[in-house]
Amino acid sequence: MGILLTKLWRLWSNDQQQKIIIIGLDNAGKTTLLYRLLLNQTVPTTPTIGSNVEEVTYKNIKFLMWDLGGQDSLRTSWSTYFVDAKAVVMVVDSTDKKRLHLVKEELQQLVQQDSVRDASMLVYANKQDLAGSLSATQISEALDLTSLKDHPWQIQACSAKKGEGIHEGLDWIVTQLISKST
Ligand SMILES: Nc1nc2c(ncn2[C@@H]2O[C@H](COP(=O)(O)OP(=O)(O)OP(=O)(O)O)[C@@H](O)[C@H]2O)c(=O)[nH]1
Ligand SMILES: [Mg+2]
Repeated sequence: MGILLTKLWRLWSNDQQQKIIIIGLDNAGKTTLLYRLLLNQTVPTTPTIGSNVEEVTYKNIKFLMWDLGGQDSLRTSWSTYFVDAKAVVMVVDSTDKKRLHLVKEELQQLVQQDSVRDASMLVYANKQDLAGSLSATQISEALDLTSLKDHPWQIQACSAKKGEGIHEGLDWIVTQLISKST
């Protein structure tokens, strides 16, 4: 068997869940994204206080997905969830231009955390279905993603509401898991 297939097979036959943390400012669309992945539908949401956690199976890999509340007062507790995370997913409301500097600050704090040293970073430029949303390239520039040297990162345009672009982001995480598995 080729080495890639061997690694994929190990991931498939691994009963251990792959932990993913979903963060981002309040109203970014994290909970919408989680339930889009789990149920393939748009669910009505209310602001998350604490977290939602669900097992999502994608391409035969079991992911344990933690969706954390994004309100200001809840962000300080994000780091308590990071241990053993294989990937951190940052969801950005691409229409929320005024708060992109806050997202950048959160991202800069995040990458300094020791507990996410080995985690891959996926940024979803969400709400692409809305008029006036910034493109993935514009979000990437605003967040200065190219300065992230110590983590593999990727930005993906998506609409959690419409279910567009979501799987492309997860595919990148799967590729990361395959390349890191031994
Ligand atoms: N148009 C549009 N609306 C979206 C999209 N994703 C989420 N929303 C809406 O944005 C609002 C907030 O979504 P949530 O998923 O609750 O946001 P959250 O990031 O979980 O917010 P907190 O739990 O407060 O951190 C809801 O009204 C969603 O329907 C999207 O892709 N497009
Ligand atoms: Mg939420």
